[in-house]
Amino acid sequence: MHTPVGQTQLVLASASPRRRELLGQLGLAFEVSAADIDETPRAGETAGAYVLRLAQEKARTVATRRPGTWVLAADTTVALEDTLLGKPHDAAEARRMLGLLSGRTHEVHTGVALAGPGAEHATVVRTRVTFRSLSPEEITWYAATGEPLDKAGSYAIQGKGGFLVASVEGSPTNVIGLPLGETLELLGRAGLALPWSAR
Ligand SMILES: Cc1cn([C@H]2C[C@H](O)[C@@H](COP(=O)(O)OP(=O)(O)OP(=O)(O)O)O2)c(=O)[nH]c1=O
Repeated sequence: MHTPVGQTQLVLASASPRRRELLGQLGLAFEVSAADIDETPRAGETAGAYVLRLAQEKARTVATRRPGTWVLAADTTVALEDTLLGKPHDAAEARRMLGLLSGRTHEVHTGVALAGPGAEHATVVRTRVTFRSLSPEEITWYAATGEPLDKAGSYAIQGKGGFLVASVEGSPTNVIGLPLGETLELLGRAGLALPWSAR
């Protein structure tokens, strides 16, 4: 049986304006309540295990505050082989990450978790992104725009950083922080009405 999202209450556990915008594009009713958790990776943790753990922790943290609702959370990280690239602390770290990514293919991993009354659903989505070979001037200019600072891997494919990217294999919305197709699948598994079935 499907329950319309507007009646059940869906909560997005995120401070990310990108996630809010992506979920909002689907026309679903939801509230936002951010979870503040420790995002330190564990020794030897793979990118997939890391983003899944963080997405689940964010969803569970908010679910305890909001019993009776479904809570959606996500976490995104960039993996260059075994190296995880999170958000840079400053422009110098952004330049270093962009230099590592230049001319190579990396994977963007997003964990998505949906915690609700007596049940939990989760998935990890991977997108392969290949960067152009970047000149030092391009890297310095882009890092100084400030755009990399709150982005995993120091770039935003949806913004000025689009010029860095040569090709994308997989879900584009996954790179921006919320893979829409897979998120809809989780909402469907939870029995929540999808946009085309809601009245
Ligand atoms: C690679 C890439 C990342 N990003 C963003 C998506 C995520 O918001 C961010 C990774 O940080 P996250 O820690 O996944 O999320 P967040 O701290 O922004 O938000 P919250 O935990 O409250 O949900 O990087 C882009 O917007 N574009 C890109 O091309």
